[in-house]
Amino acid sequence: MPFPGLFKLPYDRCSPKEKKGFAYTSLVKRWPVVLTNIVSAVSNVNHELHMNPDANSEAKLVEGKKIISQISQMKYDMGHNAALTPIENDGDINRECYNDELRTYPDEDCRWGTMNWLYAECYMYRRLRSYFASTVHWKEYDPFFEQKAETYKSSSVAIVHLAKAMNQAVQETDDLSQNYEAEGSALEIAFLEMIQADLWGNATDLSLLVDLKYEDIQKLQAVGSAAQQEQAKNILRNDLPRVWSYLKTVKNGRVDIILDNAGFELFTDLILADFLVSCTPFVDTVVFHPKAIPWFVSDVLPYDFTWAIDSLLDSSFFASHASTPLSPDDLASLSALASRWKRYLDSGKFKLSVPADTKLGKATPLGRFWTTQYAFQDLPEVAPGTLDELRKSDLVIFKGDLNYRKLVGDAWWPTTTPFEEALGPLAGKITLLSLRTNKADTVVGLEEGVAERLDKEAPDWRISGKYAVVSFSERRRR
Ligand SMILES: O=P(O)(O)OC[C@H]1O[C@](O)(CO)[C@@H](O)[C@@H]1O
Repeated sequence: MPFPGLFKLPYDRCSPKEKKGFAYTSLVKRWPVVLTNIVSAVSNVNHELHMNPDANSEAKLVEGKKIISQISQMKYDMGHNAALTPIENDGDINRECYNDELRTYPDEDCRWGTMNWLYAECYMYRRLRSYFASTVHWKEYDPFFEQKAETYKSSSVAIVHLAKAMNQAVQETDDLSQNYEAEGSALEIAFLEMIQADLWGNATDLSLLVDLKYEDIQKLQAVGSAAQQEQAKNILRNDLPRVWSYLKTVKNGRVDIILDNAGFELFTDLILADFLVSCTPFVDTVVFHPKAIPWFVSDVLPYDFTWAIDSLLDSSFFASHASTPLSPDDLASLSALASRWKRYLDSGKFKLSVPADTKLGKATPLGRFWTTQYAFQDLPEVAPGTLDELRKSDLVIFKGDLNYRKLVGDAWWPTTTPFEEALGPLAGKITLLSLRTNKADTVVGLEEGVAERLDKEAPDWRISGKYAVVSFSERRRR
């Protein structure tokens, strides 16, 4: 094993061996659908090639058919509890780490039905990538791009709403920041609204849209924390007050966002980043970390990032999906927003952690770690360079469920385990915030009795995406 110092979890990782767990549901219901959808995406391209051939069509068609048969084989293997096999050399990053770990398991533990869920799910996406990476004509093909684009296009109502709210906040920055240090200040209320929009963006819950007009925020202030609490009632652990207290100690700092999904969630990440940079004195730079290969269907790739911003400048982009066409005023708001984001990218206030034109599967060292199978507890051991880079940041925000699973090792911790304890060797190394809507079994940091109550009231609370945990951990400076 190349990394003998990996964190020893005190509890088992989730695995499909437990038939009642979500890992099992993933194996028997979710993954087959993911694979079938890719087969259908590749078949559609093949069909197109057939109908409109060009010089490369024949070779690409042949490769496409091979990819379809490899994916079908993987699906068959899953259904028949076959053993996971080493990933073949495809010239892409992060192959050895999967194969090295695979070798450490006894035969009975490395089958689709017995392997720990975190490894198996990451392996599935890395293995899928290898089918495309090994070709000539499909190397840059993202089988999930159409799905990501569809969800983005269908979110135009929320996108326009947030764009207008954000533009308004930028115009009213002076009002917003009056007495910002006072408890319950307009800036604090606006921050809490913004960050919750970003949190629920992970569930693509469009029902919690914010209004950031100074006038509206004053109304919110009038009803005080009750309104905030109402909005936050499904957040089972809520460290946002601690985050706000901490942020107030930061001046012209740097925030990093370990991204999750493209489309609407990425848009809410950009909105939060815009708010922090444009409306607060705390943050000057936001660094966005995308994935290096198509990952968990909808995760952000470098291309998705640039494309999301450019699309806002294309007046016809939402036209095919909007039930009512966007008005000139809507389009002007989107254009003002995207132009500001482009200026921020040019000036370095917004940064992508890897070059925007990074090819799939070829990320620089800083872009590699997020598509390995490692839990983030092992970040200090397996990716010290990435950790050093994150230590330059004042706050590292981890978005979404998979990032949360990796932070706590996807293990069956008792639900009252302190978040810091579950972070293992990562605790205290960086200041971090996890914004997660619950879509998997693992969860920590809850008060005594919460899990038991929810087991009765809403038995699917761990996986439905309707509940969330917001977990903060501060760096220890020695
Ligand atoms: O996009 P997110 O929030 O990381 O969620 C991805 C989620 O998909 C699932 O893996 C299911 O396959 C989750 O349970 C997982 O963690």
